[in-house]
This record gives sequence, structure tokens and C-alpha cells, in this order.
Amino acid sequence: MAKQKLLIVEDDVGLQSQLEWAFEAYDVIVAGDRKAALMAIRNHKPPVVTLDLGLPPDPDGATEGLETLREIVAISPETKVIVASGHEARESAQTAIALGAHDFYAKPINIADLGLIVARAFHIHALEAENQKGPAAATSANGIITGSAAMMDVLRTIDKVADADATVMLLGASGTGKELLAKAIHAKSSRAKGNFVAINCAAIPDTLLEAELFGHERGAFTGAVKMTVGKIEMAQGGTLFLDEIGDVPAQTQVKLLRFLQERVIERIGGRKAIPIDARVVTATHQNLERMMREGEFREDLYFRLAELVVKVPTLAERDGDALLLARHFLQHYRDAKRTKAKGFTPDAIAAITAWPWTGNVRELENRVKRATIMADGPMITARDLDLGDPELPAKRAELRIARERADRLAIAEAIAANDGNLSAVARDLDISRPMLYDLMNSYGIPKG
Ligand SMILES: Nc1ncnc2c1ncn2[C@@H]1O[C@H](COP(=O)(O)OP(=O)(O)OP(=O)(O)O)[C@@H](O)[C@H]1O
Repeated sequence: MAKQKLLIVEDDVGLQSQLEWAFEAYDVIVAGDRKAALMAIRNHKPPVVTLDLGLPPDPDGATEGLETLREIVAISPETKVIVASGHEARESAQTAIALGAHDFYAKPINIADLGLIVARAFHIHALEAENQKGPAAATSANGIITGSAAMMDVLRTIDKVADADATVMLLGASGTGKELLAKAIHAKSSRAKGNFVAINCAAIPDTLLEAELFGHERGAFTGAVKMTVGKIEMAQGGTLFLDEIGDVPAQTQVKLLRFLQERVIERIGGRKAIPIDARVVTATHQNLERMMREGEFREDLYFRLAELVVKVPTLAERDGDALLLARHFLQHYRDAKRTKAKGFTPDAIAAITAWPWTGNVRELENRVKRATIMADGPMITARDLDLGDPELPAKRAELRIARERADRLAIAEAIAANDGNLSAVARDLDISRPMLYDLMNSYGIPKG
């Protein structure tokens, strides 16, 4: 197997060769300044970088190192950058973490410790790369994306009911894809050559709904200047999809019932009975059983419409689908050349997986769309998706662990250098003796 690439950004020639030798298990690339480092990032795309913050022209400060870090993160957000700083420069190490560094360690370098940090960074990079790939396959029937068992069940049911001429009622929360499923039923049925006609019964004022559905003759009412064909008639030979059926007013419910019983309609103001051959599919997010108990929805109409009932799961009930769909929508916007963003950062992936998605697929689609507009770099962040930062506690814990490790290292090295003389150790570390004792106690370092 080819060796993995490790970029070492270090201006000290002595340290460069020491590190090159220590990391011979990797394919080491060495850069002595910002320009060389950025070139190496572009040319080699190393998964892991160690970056000395003290680079020329500011070898004793951290400005050039932090600037280099900022650019590396912008060019290659998936690269894990481990920064090195003098132990008195804790602040710049914290700034580096805030800028997106993966970890830090205090100089002088302890090769064994750094080796562990580097190995762990390669491991995390590999896990994240695996995660970015997502599940190998997703079922996609009629543009319906899913990898979840719950939704696969629904798709199997749809396959079965498509060719039956029975009415189908889709029950599910808003944005779960009910209209998409209705279209799939139509496409898989023997009526696919006919029209798929959809009407959202909640979006049309009660007074106009009847005319929309049944059409009207010229002069049927004020403003009826010409004969208009209704949606039901338009669906002749095809499928009529009545969305939000729970919002149909009582008087229109009666007329719909008659159409379903007799399969004929009359346009408003007309006397001619027009036979209709259309498959009826309905959907609602309302609780029709409660509405029937309270007399708001006719029971006889319900039984005509609900010959086959399909329950559509919420997005939260579809394991893994949120991420799958997020990637699908991003790809869609990429294909349409509406974004250059090519993926999601680990914090975005964690946020997408953890989010409750009460607005279901529609909410997800809208957030990804927004994020493609907001994203500054090649990767979409949780902030771009406006999903808060569920990784914050994890990042804080990581920072605490890194700090503790740096403290332990500095103390252990100072103890060795001063033959265990704790006064000298405290002086070396520029802290008071009580503070040194406190630190040693809390880290469980024995005092001689
Ligand atoms: N499984 C899916 N795969 C791909 N796109 C989906 C999926 N489910 C929903 N969508 C998309 O999400 C959006 C909302 O879906 P749709 O309009 O079908 O939901 P709905 O349940 O009918 O919503 P409402 O009840 O509010 O009318 C649409 O743009 C649709 O294309």
C-alpha cells in the first residue's frame, strides 16, 4: 500500500530532518514557509499537516503560522492540521483551534507524543472520508430518494397498489413527499399515459374550490365569462391528486362523494352528466378520524377515498435519509451549476443527523438551498445550514484534552530537565509553586 502523505511545515532545518526521519512510515513532504506549504497542499492534498506557528517572517510570533493555517483550512477543509507552539504561547494554540486546527502540541517536540497525535489525525481523517461517501446505494424510484427500511416499505406498497384501480389515501406530515408518492403511483399505473392533475384543496378559497374541481358553464355565476373545464375532467384517463383533502368544506364533500359513487360530474351551471374515468389519490396531514368523530369530515366519503391507506413516515423515522437527501439536493444544485460547494463539513454532517426535521424533506431541501447561497468555501458548514453547532461540546472537550496533554508534557520535561527540583520547575514554566502543585495534583503527577 502506498504510504500516506504527511506535510511538515517547519522552518528549522534541523527539526525538519529530525521529523522526516521520525516519520519515515509516512510519505513526508517538507515546507519551510507559507508559500511552499500552500503549494504542497494544492499539489499533494496531504490528509495530515504539522504546522509550526513560528514561521518566517515572524519566527518568534504566530501571525504567519496562523495565516498559513487559515489558508490551508480554506483550500482543504478536510485536511487535519496539527499546530506546534512554544508552551508559553497557549493563546495562539487556542486561536489555532478556533480557526479550525485539528489539534496542537507544545514545543519542544516529544516525538513519541507527536507520533500518537499524527496517527490519530490520520485515523480521524480516514473515518471522515468514509463518512463523506455515504451509504453505497439508495433506492431512487421516480425521483424518490431513500435508503431507509421504513420508506422502502412504502415504496413496495406503492408498487403493489399502483395498478389496482382503488382509491389511495396518503397520510403523513407536511413535506414528507406525499405529492411525489402520488406521482409515483400515477407513473407506475396503467394510466401513466394520461394526465396527473394535482389540486391543493387547502390553497383555494372554499367558494372557488367547487368551480376548480368541477368546472363551470359560461354564465354559471357572475364572472363566469367562458366555459371552464374543472380539474376532475382534466384528469380524464389519468390520475386526480387531491392534496389536503381534510380541508374540503362540507358542501363540496357531498359533491365529491357523488362523483366517486357515480363516476359522473356536472359542471356548475350545466345539465349534462359527464362520465369520468380517473384514478383518485388523496393526501392529508390532518387526523381524519378525529374530524369524522367531530362531524367535520363525512364518514361515507372517507371510506370511498381510503380504499387503500398508505402511511408516510416522517423524515426523522427514516434512518440515514436526512444525510442521503442532503447530499442528493447538494448534487442537484451542483449539476444545475448553482453552487460550487462539494460536500458537508463533519460538523454539518453531525448536525444534519441530529436535527429533528419537523418540517421533513421540504425543510431539508430549503436549508440545503440556503446553505449553497451562504457557503463561503467548498464545504457547507452547520452554520451555513443554520443548524447551530451540535459539535461544540465535543470541540470543547477536545480542546481541554489537548491543553491537558500540553501541560503534562511541559511539566514532565521541566521535571526531567531540573532533576525533580520543583522550585526550578515552577520557575522554568513561569508559574508559582502552588500553581505547579495544583496542576501536578489534578493530573496525578507524583512529586518525587
Ligand atoms: N424521498 C424524497 N426524495 C427526494 N425528494 C423528496 C423526497 N421527499 C420529498 N421530496 C421533495 O421535498 C419537497 C416536498 O415534498 P412534497 O411536496 O411531495 O411533500 P408533501 O408531503 O406533499 O407536502 P405537503 O403535505 O406540505 O403538501 C418536494 O420538493 C419533493 O420533491
